Amino acid sequence: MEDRKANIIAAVTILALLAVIIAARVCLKLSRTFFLIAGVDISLILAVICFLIIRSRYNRERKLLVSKYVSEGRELRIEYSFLRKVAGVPTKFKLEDLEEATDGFRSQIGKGGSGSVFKGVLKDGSQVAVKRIEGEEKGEREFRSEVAAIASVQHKNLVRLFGYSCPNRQRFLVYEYIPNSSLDIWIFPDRGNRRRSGGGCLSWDQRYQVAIDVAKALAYLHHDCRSKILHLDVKPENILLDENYRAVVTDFGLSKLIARDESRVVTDIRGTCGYLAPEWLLEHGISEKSDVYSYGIVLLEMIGGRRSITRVAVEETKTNTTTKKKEKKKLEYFPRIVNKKMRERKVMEIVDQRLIEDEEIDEGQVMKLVCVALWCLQEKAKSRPDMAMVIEMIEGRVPVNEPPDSEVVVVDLLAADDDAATGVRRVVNIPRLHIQRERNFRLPSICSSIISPISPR
Ligand SMILES: Nc1ncnc2c1ncn2[C@@H]1O[C@H](COP(=O)(O)OP(=O)(O)OP(=O)(O)O)[C@@H](O)[C@H]1O
Repeated sequence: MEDRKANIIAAVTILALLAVIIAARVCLKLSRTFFLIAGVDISLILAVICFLIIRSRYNRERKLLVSKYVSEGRELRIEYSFLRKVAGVPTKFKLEDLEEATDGFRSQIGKGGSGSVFKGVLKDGSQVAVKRIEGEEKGEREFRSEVAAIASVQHKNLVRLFGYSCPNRQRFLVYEYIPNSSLDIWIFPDRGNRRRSGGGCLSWDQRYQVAIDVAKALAYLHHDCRSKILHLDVKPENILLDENYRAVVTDFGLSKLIARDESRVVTDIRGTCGYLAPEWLLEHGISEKSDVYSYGIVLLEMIGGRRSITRVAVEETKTNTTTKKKEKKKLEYFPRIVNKKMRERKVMEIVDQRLIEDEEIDEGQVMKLVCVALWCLQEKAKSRPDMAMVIEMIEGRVPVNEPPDSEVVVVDLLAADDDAATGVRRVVNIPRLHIQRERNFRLPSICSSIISPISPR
């Protein structure tokens, strides 16, 4: 626009100068004054023409330079984002970037206890899942160190954290997008009680592979990182499935870093009802074996296609003057049923019925997974295998012995809560004081049904 204006002014100026020469020629004939005026005019015309030439050259060069810088800048940005990804350095995103990527947080793909998850696409084309953390009051320093811990882990069965954002008091985590959602909707017929669309029934082979993938992810966190990383929230909702139905463990929101030489730590209760190891409640301190316990529960849930704790209806008939039928609900603890069936050599009865109807399942494999799961569920953390051993057992390099009858299984007290019998209620940072077992500790009546021998007696 500027260029056009300047060109028009220059053309008008030249025309005006030419008009002056012509007018001078008519009025002054070939006098000295005419030659003087014509000389000045011609010099001015030449000056304007020179100005136009120099200006257009300058503009052309400037345009070339700008486009060169733009393309170099774009390349640099792409290179930089590539290097960041390779190095695993989390990017700090601006809120506007995330708003643009998620189209104003429009496409929600999930909601968990700690926030909502939205699908988005970054400027470089990568698909992401943006988790908006809600309700958790975390300081920026604490949030950043958590981000750094997550970003430092690199394993194909662990979700990658691309970056984070903490504008004002809001907190966002930006993960790689995993297309097939979480395991719960692929193993529980009711889609994990979340009324979510999608999902289906994972085949036996796929479940077996998921069991190996999750074991590898946990083994890496426990044994192969600089500090031991305890996940502390292993459950089907935190196991995502990629395009090939391979497992990717996510949600490190509750994870804890402990030094390699530290065997146990005492911390506030965190995790999800139904997946908490007994030591959370027995003041023994927790360790990587607490993840092993949760993994054992997930294994059984995958085999059976049902939650570890379910509330089932039982009919009770009361005879007073009239016969009344009353429906009562009781808690059913799947590991106890599994243990009983295994001792009776009827393991196929615990396998997800949908699988039995559809395919031939190797009983040896079922027996192996059940035994591994029951080893992981041993009440004493010391008796449980570590995750490296679990991989050896599942992949068949180490024989799996029949696990001993665990004397007592403590299903977390919180899971006995009416609403929590689905096993999806998350508990975060409950001070241990609330459940401290004192010398004269008496179990509330509800707990007598949940602190009970695993084997039928
Ligand atoms: N990286 C991802 N790619 C694709 N979908 C995801 C991703 N992360 C989470 N989701 C979806 O969002 C849902 C909720 O995720 P979130 O981690 O908040 O859930 P949660 O584990 O159930 O919650 P909680 O925080 O209570 O443990 C998941 O179950 C999954 O369907």
